[in-house]
Amino acid sequence: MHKNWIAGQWTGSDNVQQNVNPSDLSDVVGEYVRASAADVDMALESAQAAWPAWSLSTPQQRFDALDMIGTELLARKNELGELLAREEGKTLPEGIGEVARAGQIFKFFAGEALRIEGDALASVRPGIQVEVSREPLGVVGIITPWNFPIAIPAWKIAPALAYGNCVVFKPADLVPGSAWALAEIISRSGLPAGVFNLVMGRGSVVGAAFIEDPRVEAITFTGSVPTGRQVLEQAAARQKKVQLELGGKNPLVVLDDADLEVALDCAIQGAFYSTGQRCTASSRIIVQRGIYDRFTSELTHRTQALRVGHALRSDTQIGPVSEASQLEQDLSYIEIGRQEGARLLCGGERLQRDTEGYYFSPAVFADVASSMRIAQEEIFGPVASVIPADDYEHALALANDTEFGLSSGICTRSLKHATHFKRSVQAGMVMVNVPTAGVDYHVPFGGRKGSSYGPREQGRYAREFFTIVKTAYTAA
Ligand SMILES: NC(=O)C1=CN([C@@H]2O[C@H](COP(=O)(O)OP(=O)(O)OC[C@H]3O[C@@H](n4cnc5c(N)ncnc54)[C@H](OP(=O)(O)O)[C@@H]3O)[C@@H](O)[C@H]2O)C=CC1
Ligand SMILES: O=C(O)CCC(=O)C(=O)O
Repeated sequence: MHKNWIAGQWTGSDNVQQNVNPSDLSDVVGEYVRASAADVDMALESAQAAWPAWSLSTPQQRFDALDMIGTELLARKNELGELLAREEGKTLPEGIGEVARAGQIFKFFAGEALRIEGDALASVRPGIQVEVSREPLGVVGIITPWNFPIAIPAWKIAPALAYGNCVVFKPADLVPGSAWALAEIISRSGLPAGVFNLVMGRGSVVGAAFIEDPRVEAITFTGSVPTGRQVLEQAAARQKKVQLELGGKNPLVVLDDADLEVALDCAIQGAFYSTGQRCTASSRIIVQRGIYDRFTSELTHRTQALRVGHALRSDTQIGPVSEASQLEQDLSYIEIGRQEGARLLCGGERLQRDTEGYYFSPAVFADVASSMRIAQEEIFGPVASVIPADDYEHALALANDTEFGLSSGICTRSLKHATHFKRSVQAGMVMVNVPTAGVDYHVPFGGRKGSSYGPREQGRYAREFFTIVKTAYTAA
């Protein structure tokens, strides 16, 4: 049985959940305890007690711990990648890639711990020196979703620790295995007891318990729009710092002058890889009319050829959907799209395989209007909506016709249109002839409009959320 890590101890309870493989429902990955409100209280108590000393820890201490965690993740990427693929349904190469990314993130923030800097300025008044420095916040609450079970925890936990904060971490209830494995590595990294705490359990119990607690200074959350908004309201009412990463309805624009091979590759990778379960997925593909018929026909052909199967099989390209309710959601949007009058070119069906799992064929809808629900609401599955555009200006207007603004992309050979699109699209990230999903680990990640709230994650921009600025005036 896998326990929670609280106050430097593995802590159990009788409340246990089974972690089940979505590729094979008869395969139980493991049993994981669920924390109670009393466990959360203990985690907060220990984090608060550990913080004064940890806030004064040296950059070398933080570097050593984070570097060791990164080294072990990289060394064990195959084993942990398999665990991740088994519990979440990503393919094995995707699982291994995600663990490696988590390792690189820890290494990056190990280096950042050595680079915490400030400013020294002359005052406008004579004989006074001004210093601007960055300090840790205190105890940070971290809540993560199921679709990146180790990379998202890594890109929140690593900067939190690098900048001298203590952590209470609640992973998604659906996929506690990778989070537990990460916590187990962290438990051996030399961090003092209480600096890092793992509290697996239901969001409605565990997450809710620490959002309102005065011992938590800041909350960083990735997940759905409704939960994120609720977290924001509760935390902001208590003047906590909040960072949200929510959904996306990311446009990929394909202009007539695009390289067709590049555009198809971007569309297939962006819309369907990781089973479309990425907030950066290209769920809206906006195609200029001159290339529309060729593009949709070739996209359909290639989508039908994708091999959907058990995440651990070497020939699988698209793993299963992560859980029953997500599969229901995907199927219901296929029905909604049909009723709205979009043309289903392929896919959208539950599939049977050798093992019982949540298999679903990637779907392409054509002739989608921007006002349709399938073009506006995040489905979070392998469902692409192709929307026709008259010209570049129309395509740009369609790209921006959404409440979201996370990622975006354009496939074109025109420097003029690529440059204009980079400047004009209302999104936090923009890709030119590159898929909208699959980002680097050392640069800022985040969106605009309904997709995000608060400072950016990742890269050195992460310090904006995980530190607070102090201005000191000293008379010489
Ligand atoms: N933008 C993104 O990156 C993601 C978007 N999604 C979207 O969200 C949908 C549902 O996914 P799901 O994982 O259920 O998303 P949720 O927003 O429900 O869950 C995200 C995290 O928040 C926790 N949580 C749930 N309720 C509360 C609460 N009241 N207070 C504090 N924390 C809470 C969850 O815990 P628990 O696991 O126990 O429910 C989980 O750890 C998907 O279909 C997709 O549309 C999902 C994942 C990522
Ligand atoms: O596309 C990526 O690399 C990251 C996606 C992501 O963070 C998410 O889906 O939550």
